Amino acid sequence: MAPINANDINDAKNFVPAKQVLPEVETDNGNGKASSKGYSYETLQETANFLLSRISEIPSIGVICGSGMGSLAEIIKEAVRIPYEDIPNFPVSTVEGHHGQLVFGNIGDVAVVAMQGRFHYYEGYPLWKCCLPVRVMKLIGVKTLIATNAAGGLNPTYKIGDVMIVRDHINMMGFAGNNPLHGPNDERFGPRFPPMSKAYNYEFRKIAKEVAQELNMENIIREGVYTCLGGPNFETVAELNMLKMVGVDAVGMSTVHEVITARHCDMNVFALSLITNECVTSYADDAGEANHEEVLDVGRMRQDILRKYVSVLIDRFSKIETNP
Ligand SMILES: O=P(O)(O)O[C@@H]1C[C@H](O)[C@@H](CO)O1
Ligand code: HPA
Repeated sequence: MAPINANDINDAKNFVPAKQVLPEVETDNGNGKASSKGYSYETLQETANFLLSRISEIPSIGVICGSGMGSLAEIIKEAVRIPYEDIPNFPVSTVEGHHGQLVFGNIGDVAVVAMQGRFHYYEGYPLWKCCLPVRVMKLIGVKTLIATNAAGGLNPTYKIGDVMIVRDHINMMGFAGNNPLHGPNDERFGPRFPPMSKAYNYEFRKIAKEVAQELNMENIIREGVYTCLGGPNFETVAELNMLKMVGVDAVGMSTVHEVITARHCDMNVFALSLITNECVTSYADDAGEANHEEVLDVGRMRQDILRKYVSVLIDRFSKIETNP
């Protein structure tokens, strides 16, 4: 290495750093329709208008199907299926177990729309884009969001195949500043500082517990706290033990940002986690390892009961007037 001389030191002293420019984050549309922080209200209205032109009844309830839970959308009657790639401004699904289409139609007497396939941060989508369908649902008239997900059970009393009603969440990604509402706020969607203390509708949770009893599901129904991590790797033992200490019952890679987006635009929210695996909290040699195949298998194993449960919930939720 060349020795440092006095001129180098003077050069260093005289060095004027270039004006610091913050990176334009999340610009990925290439067609001038997105700001650096998301699509404009007008652009999403365009998407909503496209969908409204394809359907005959406005859905009041929107369902997001979790990993391995896409068959929930198969109970929809008179279904109109619209692949994501046909929808202006929509992302596409890239994860196994997520079909990639919107399904409009009826469950019982209730007009619904289901996302058969959701978008995850680890697929490379910024959080605002993962949640774009929630805003589109709002713009087409959806009042209630039911988000479902597959999750690892961290609460030691949970078993594989249990169904957890989400009472609350911990926004771990938000602690690091990653939030779907990051960036300029458009008041037409909602306020700059939305409250989250009543994120998961109390009436819906009460009904969900009653319905679980009616359907003899009380031995598999739980209620607890969900957290979302960015993924795509499953968690380390130390990470899981930390989450356990702060009160997390189930761990996943979705839902939290969708719920924040839905509450921001004043939708009522209900969420369910299907416990697809036990989180590994010990270093024992015989402790298993999480894997996506198991997640999908448990989704299939529970598909009948979940279809029944969700269809009764949709019927009951549609019959009540509720505010969060
Ligand atoms: O879409 P969800 O949250 O149900 O999917 C979970 C989290 C990961 O995407 C995947 C891991 O198996 O399942
Ligand atoms: N961790 C994170 N996400 C998950 C898990 C898990 O154990 N199971 C299903 N989705």
